Amino acid sequence: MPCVAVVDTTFARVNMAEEAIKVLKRKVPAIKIKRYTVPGIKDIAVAVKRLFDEGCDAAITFGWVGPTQTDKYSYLAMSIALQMLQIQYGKHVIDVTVHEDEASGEKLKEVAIMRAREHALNLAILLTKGPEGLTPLAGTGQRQGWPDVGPL
Ligand SMILES: Cc1nc2c(=O)[nH]c(=O)nc-2n(C[C@H](O)[C@H](O)[C@H](O)CO)c1C
Repeated sequence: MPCVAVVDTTFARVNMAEEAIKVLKRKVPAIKIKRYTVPGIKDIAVAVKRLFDEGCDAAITFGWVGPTQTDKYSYLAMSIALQMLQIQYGKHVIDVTVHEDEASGEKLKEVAIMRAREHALNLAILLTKGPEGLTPLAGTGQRQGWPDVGPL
């Protein structure tokens, strides 16, 4: 039974993890979810580490980056920490992040929900089909939250 760490924040303005969990449970019925909610993106990495140490096989994280330069530096710090964790543990951390300046209002909410669902599906495929599970989609210009751009 695969265990997935789901880490999200109270800073976010959309409950993305809830959407992702529905997809994960539908696609991988035997899945075990360990959810951990932290204040903000710079608190995400340690939550992932703790859940990996408790035996989770992969993680999916939901960050929300504010519009200022300081917010973007916070994202960079989180992103580097998540890359280090992936390498250290040899486990996927699917980083689902919404940047508040991507859109606004209802459109931003739609981007967040679609990104959460589509990356949850990516993770479900990696968990159930392994490294070549996404290969049929290689080079097809997939985008999460926005329309796919297609191959060249
Ligand atoms: C500047 C800043 N920007 C963000 C952000 O864009 N998104 C977010 O989720 N959290 C932000 N935070 C809060 C930090 O990530 C963290 O929660 C606090 O510094 C407490 O450790 C901070 C401090």
